[in-house]
Amino acid sequence: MIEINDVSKMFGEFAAVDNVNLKIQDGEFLGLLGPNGAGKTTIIKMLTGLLKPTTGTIYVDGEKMSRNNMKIKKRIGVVPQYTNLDKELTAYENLIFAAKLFKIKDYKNKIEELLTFMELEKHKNKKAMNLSGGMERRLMIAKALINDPDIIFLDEPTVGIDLNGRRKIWDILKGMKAMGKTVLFTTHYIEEADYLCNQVCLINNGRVFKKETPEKLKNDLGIYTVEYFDSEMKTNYEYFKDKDGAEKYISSIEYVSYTIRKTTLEDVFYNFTNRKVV
Ligand SMILES: Nc1ncnc2c1ncn2[C@@H]1O[C@H](COP(=O)(O)OP(=O)(O)OP(=O)(O)O)[C@@H](O)[C@H]1O
Repeated sequence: MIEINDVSKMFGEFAAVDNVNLKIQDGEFLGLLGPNGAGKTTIIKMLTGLLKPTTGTIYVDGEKMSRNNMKIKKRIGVVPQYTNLDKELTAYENLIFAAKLFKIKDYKNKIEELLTFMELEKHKNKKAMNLSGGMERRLMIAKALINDPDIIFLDEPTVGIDLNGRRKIWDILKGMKAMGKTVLFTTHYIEEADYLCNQVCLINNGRVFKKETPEKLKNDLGIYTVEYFDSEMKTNYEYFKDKDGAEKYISSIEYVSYTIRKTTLEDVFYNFTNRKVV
């Protein structure tokens, strides 16, 4: 289990992460969802020992996380937001380099297995600089998995990738979930968090203000949303437990236009923060 206890990160006077408390169970598949600047990357950097919390402590199975805690670091795989590949080396060579760093003996089999999992076999002899954005990201994921970690952190694994490429990454993430790994990833794609995660953390202004299953977050707010545009040129949102309630409501008010639709995580986020994720 990962425990984040009263963790804050200050940059000067500014709290990028503000007194976060979180427990992440083994095998959990957790999405950190929040707009740009919410503090997601800073949380990941502290979880992976790259940044030291200003206050508070992070424990992994009771061990305190720190920059030098190799025992924990060997158990985690990290896919950072920006490339960590050697652009001059081929995909295969990048993985050999990573395997040697971890002193993996039977690395050839491991690399073949990862290349198959990432659908990169046909591209293994291409230099990293010649891979598409999606392939590059999949190679970064392969690199993070080289030492078979049981905890994986991914910072915006699908940002800037086209839909087809994102779908491939979703399958890889689902594969990790099926293997029972603990996966924590950041995203500002709402539908991605909704589709993939069994738990979602909503983050705004450095604060985690909810951690729940996507279903419970939406049910608690009301499964149907009435979105209507009023005569003052303003869009309003009201939430209801059933469609009947939504229809009764719309027949009782004045509007210019309206729609009744299923509530999304974006609605949940907006309801709490008055701010959109994207
Ligand atoms: N080294 C730093 N020095 C000063 N401010 C920083 C530093 N790193 C991050 N910040 C600030 O902390 C806040 C949180 O940044 P962070 O990168 O964690 O957000 P994020 O949710 O990951 O956003 P994005 O989706 O844009 O990556 C931002 O306001 C950012 O400008």
